[in-house]
Amino acid sequence: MTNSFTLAELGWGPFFQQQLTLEELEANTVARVISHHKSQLQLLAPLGETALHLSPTMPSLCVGDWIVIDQQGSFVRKLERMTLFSRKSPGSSINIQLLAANIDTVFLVMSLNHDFNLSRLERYLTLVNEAGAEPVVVLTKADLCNHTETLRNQVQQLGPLLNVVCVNALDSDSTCSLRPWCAPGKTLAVLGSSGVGKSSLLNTLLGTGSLATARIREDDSKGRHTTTARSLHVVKNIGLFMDTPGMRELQLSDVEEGLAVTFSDIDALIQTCRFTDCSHKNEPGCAILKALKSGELEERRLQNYQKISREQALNSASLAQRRAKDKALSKMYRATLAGNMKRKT
Ligand SMILES: Nc1nc2c(ncn2[C@@H]2O[C@H](COP(=O)(O)OP(=O)(O)OP(=O)(O)O)[C@@H](O)[C@H]2O)c(=O)[nH]1
Ligand SMILES: [Zn+2]
Repeated sequence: MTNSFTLAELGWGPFFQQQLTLEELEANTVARVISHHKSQLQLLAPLGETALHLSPTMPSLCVGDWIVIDQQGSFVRKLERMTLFSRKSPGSSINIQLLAANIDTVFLVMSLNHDFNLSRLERYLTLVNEAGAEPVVVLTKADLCNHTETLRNQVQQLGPLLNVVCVNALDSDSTCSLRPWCAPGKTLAVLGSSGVGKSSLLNTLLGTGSLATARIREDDSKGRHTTTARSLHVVKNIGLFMDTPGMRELQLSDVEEGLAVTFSDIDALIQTCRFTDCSHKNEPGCAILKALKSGELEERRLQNYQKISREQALNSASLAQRRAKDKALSKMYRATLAGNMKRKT
């Protein structure tokens, strides 16, 4: 091992500390999950890296989790998460898949040229707000754009408190403005479409090669890649970086909270419509129609809100439906099995 880290450098803080009793602290130690393999977790603690074999009695864990382990290195318990990214498992499974825990900040990267799209950004914001992490919108390729301020203002319209930063991802002076979110102990993830400059940004911020070096740990001794799964990397003096392959697809389900935060302006307007079941089409006293007319609310934003709401309702309903169907099916299996057993006796 070439590096050792303090608990604080690994992301430890009061939120986790207060979950432990003094007795627990004396008898045990804590560690952070840095990668998740088929049968084991890789953990990082101030004393170094260890593996923990998964057992069926353990709760579901994911990269970024903090766990308590005893002196023998056995699992004791999982600590409550500060933030959590999860999604419906790919395919038709009814399971919720945990993606990454305890990410503090997500850089939502969008370029100021061809990729610029406010509705897509709202989808990303919904995802990040649902997880409880802090979004920072990073608009790249500022050096190639001659109306940066106009586009920046359009993004700022999505939320007065939203962090919006324009950068040239290839220039370290320019990316300085992102430093406040890259401090030791801060866990960072980067999301955005292909080609927008995510890798360039990380290389500029973290120092060229740091990530490449970190990724080598995922190779076996023969230099073969053993995993392409999500993993957490500590970069000395800079912070923690969550590598998140597979988190790019934007299928939204169970994101009610994220929607409410991202579209809090629309939520607030709906509360003031005269009728509680207002469809915002032609009712008198409709606050949404009034805001559209006055220009306070943009038609595009409303339509995107309605689209994401429909999608989330549909996905969540089908998820609930599948859960119910699965339950009914296993009940039927059990009944059939019990019937067969009876006949045999
Ligand atoms: N001029 C300029 N070029 C940039 C900027 N950011 C990225 N690029 C260039 O855009 C191209 C794509 O950048 P990448 O960093 O590979 O993009 P990415 O988001 O990591 O792409 P994927 O790996 O496909 O997800 C590269 O040629 C970069 O040099 C920027 O701010 N300004
Ligand atoms: Zn209305």
